[in-house]
Amino acid sequence: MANGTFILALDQGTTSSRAMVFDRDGNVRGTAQQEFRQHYPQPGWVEHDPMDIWRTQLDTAREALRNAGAAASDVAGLGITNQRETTVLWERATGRPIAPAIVWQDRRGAPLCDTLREAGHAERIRDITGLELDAYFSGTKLAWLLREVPGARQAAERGELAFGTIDTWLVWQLTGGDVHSTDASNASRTLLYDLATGDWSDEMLALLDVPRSLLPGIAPSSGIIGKTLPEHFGGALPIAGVAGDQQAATFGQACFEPGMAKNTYGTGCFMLMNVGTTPAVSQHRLLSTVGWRIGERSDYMLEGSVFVAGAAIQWLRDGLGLIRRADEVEALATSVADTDDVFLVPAFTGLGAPHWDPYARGALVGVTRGTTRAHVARAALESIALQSADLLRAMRADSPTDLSELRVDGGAARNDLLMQMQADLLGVPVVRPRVAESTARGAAGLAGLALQYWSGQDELAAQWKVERRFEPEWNASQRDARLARWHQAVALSRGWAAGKPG
Ligand SMILES: Nc1ncnc2c1ncn2[C@@H]1O[C@H](COP(=O)(O)OP(=O)(O)O)[C@@H](O)[C@H]1O
Ligand SMILES: O=P(O)(O)OC[C@H](O)CO
Repeated sequence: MANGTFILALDQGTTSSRAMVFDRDGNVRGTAQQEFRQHYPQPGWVEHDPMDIWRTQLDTAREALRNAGAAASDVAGLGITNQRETTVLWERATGRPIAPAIVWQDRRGAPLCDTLREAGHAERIRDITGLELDAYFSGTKLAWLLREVPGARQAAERGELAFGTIDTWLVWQLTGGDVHSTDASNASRTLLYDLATGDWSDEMLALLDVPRSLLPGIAPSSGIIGKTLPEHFGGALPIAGVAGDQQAATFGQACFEPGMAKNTYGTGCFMLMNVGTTPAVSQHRLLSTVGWRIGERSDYMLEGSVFVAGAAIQWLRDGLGLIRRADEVEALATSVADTDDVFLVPAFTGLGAPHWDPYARGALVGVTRGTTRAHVARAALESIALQSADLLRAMRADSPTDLSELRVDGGAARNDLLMQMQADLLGVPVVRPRVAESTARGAAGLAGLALQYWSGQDELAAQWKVERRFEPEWNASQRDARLARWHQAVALSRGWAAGKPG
């Protein structure tokens, strides 16, 4: 059994860096969180300063340890989980980024996607990578950096640069440039990874014109890949687990068997279903992705990504001024019995799965003289559940195993009304766990297994406890009628920015 009383989890998210200290029973013993700046230099562009990411992550890790009253010698090791797809390119010699990080939400890779699509590559790309040809993933962001940053291509050809997603960037910094490594779950989001071979795809590298010398090695998600420099935490800590945040949340929710699924309700919604040890082929435009690799074994997932979920509630607050705090939406939405046939389609940045329509835009339909702010608030909340219901329908159609419940987490999963709406629209119980921090819990779990701090996945599954279960109260015809009406509203939002129906 590992030395040390605690496991440290680093959770590097889109808007904040978080750190959490877990004990052997899976309880949280110390936490810290810091937001950092978002940069929007042009419409459709989203950037982070990689040094902000590193500094806030290091600060929060130290603060969480202090809050737990833990010294480095009390910590068995650490796990990392991260916002996925976000792309960093830096100099190997100095560790200096050569450009801002291009964030997953950034659309600047779209023209390259269009060119590849017009050249007929979309299907082949889906076959190799399991992904849609979309600017969301790292590949076209990296291609953009190599093309647009002066000197980048030449430096890359000389082997002087390193590419990484945020996990790789943090590992590089934590180890003082000693380790250049990613894990299979993060690699599977780059558009450069071959799901069938479990390695970088030469065909994709050629298609996107990316030199192989830029790429990190691909390690299992659970395993010791290096040690932190002693000065970071007052002692060298083994880095023993790495996974993308949505995969880590699925692990933290103990979705270890095929057919088990979780949905995270944050800024967006990310629903992942375990499909077992063979990648699924989606017929409904879901993503096929690595969940985690432990030893030689990879578990694969089907994923549906919705870009605007909790962000619709932020829009009620910041854009419309209907509420002052996100949690006020529940009381306001509960003050009416239904939306009075009003629907909000929050396609503010286009639509993700299963539509993948970058030209869709938000639509508020069914408004009458009787519509109040409460109806709009309720419609916004319901839009989160409706989009998730579309994902689950697609998953059920794609997957041979049906699911018996949906496990939930993320900031908006605290909303009881939303969770009841979700159960009603799915016809499946919605289950909220006691430890809400599934993402950090997953990173800690992956690290703790490698360190033999925990005995196995069974022990982690036994630690997972239900806080509340929401049972469906609607019958199938109520569900179908509501979804049919919603699809009418979605159709109105399609293709809007392109000036034509989608
Ligand atoms: N009670 C609530 N009801 C609905 N949405 C909420 C509630 N509390 C927070 N949210 C939404 O949840 C999101 C924050 O959740 P979080 O998991 O921290 O997101 P992220 O990790 O994407 O930053 C915000 O978009 C916020 O509007
Ligand atoms: O940082 P989050 O929690 O919004 O997650 C972002 C996802 O990893 C993007 O794919």
